[in-house]
Amino acid sequence: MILSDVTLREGDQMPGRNYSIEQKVTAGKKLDELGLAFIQPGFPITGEKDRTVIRRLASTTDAQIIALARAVEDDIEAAAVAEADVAEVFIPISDLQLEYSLQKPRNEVLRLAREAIDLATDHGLVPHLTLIDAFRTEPEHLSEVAIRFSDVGFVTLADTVGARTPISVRDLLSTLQEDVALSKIGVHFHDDMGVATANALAAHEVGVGKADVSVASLGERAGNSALEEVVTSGVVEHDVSFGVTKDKLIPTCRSVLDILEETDAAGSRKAILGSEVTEHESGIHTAAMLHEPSVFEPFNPHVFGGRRELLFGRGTGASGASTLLSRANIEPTEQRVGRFLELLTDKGPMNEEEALALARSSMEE
Ligand SMILES: CC(=O)SCCNC(=O)CCNC(=O)[C@H](O)C(C)(C)COP(=O)(O)OP(=O)(O)OC[C@H]1O[C@@H](n2cnc3c(N)ncnc32)[C@H](O)[C@@H]1OP(=O)(O)O
Ligand SMILES: O=C(O)CCC(=O)C(=O)O
Repeated sequence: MILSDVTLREGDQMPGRNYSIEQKVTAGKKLDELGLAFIQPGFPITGEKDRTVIRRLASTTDAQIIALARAVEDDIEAAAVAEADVAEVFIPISDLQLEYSLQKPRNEVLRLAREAIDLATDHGLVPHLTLIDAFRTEPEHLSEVAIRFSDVGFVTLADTVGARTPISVRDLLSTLQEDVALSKIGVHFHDDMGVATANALAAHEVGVGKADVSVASLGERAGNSALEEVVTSGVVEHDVSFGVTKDKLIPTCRSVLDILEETDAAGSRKAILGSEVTEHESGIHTAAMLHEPSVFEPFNPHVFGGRRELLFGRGTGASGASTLLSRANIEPTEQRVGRFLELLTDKGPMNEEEALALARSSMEE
C-alpha cells in the first residue's frame, strides 16, 4: 500500500481555516521529504490560492501532486491550469448522496465522471476517481464502477462520514475482491468514530493499493486516518512503512503542524506525536526501563525520529533509585536509597541525567 497525504486539502476545509499559499507550499515541501507517493494540496476550482500552491509544488516535489475536481469541465480545466500531476475526480455514489448532493441518477453521474476523466487524460493529467460515501453503497455498484473505470490510476472508496469499523471494511473489500484487483483500489477514511487508522490498516491487510492519510488526522469533522499512526502501526505490525522515511516521521509531522499553526491537533496526549506520550514516571515502569526500555513501550520512538524520556520523582520506587545510585557509582545502601527517594520526591520529576547529578551531589560525602 502507498500513501496519499490529504492534510493540506482536508485541513484547509475545516471550519475557520484559510491556510496561506506560503503555509501550504512550505508544508507540502516538508511532507515531500517523507517520501509519500502522492500529496493532495488542494481543489483548484476553489480559487487562485490552490492553483498557485499546486503549480509550485508540482514543479518541485518528488511526490505526484493531486488536484481535487468534481466531474465538471471547469474543475478539470482548473486542475490542468494548475499543472497538477493527477486529477482526483470525485463523484457521489450512495443513494443518499446521489439524491441530496447531486440530484442525479447514478448512470448520469457515471457518464459525467467518464467525460471528466477523458478530459483530464486529454490534458495529460493522470486520472484517479474517488467514490463519495462508497462504504454506505451496495457492493455491486462499487464493483461495476471499479470495472468500468479500470483505466484510471486508482478508484478510491471514501468512508465520507466515518461510519465504518475494521470488520465491515474488511467484509466490503473482501466482497469486491471477487470482481476487482484491490491493488488498484484506494481508501479514504474519516475518523468520526475514532477508527480511521484501524480502518486503513484493515484495508492494507486485505491488499488495497493506496490509503489517504493526514498529519494528526487534520481534516473534515474528526479528520482522517492519521499519517503518523498508519506508518507507525505498519512498521510495528507488518514491518512496512508504506514508502515513508521512518526516522523523519515525528519531526516532519510536528513541523507541518507548526507551519499550519495547528499544534493543538497533536497537543500533549495524541498517540505518536503528543509531547508526553513517550514520557514515563511510574516507578515500576522506569525501574524496568532503565534496563530494557521495550518492557513498557510498543516501539522505540527514536526509530521514528522521536525520543523517550524516563522521569524520576514522586513515582520512583526503591528499585529504580537503587539502579540510579549504582549508575552514579554510589553504593546503594538501604539508607542511601531511602534518602535518595525522599530527595527525588522533593525535587522531581527530573530526567535520568538530572537524577544522576542529584545522586552525585547529595550522596557523596
Ligand atoms: C467530500 C468532500 O469533502 S468534497 C470537497 C468539499 N470541498 C469544498 O466544498 C471546498 C469549498 N467549496 C467551494 O469553494 C465551492 O462549493 C465550489 C467552488 C467547489 C463550488 O461552488 P459553486 O459553483 O458555487 O457550487 P455550490 O457549492 O453551490 O454547489 C456545488 C455544485 O457542484 C455540484 N457537484 C457537487 N459535487 C459534484 C461532483 N462530484 N461532480 C459534479 N458536480 C458536483 C452540485 O450539484 C452543485 O451543482 P449546482 O450548482 O448545479 O447546484
Ligand atoms: O479525496 C477525495 O477524493 C475527496 C473525498 C473526500 O474527502 C471524502 O469523501 O471524504
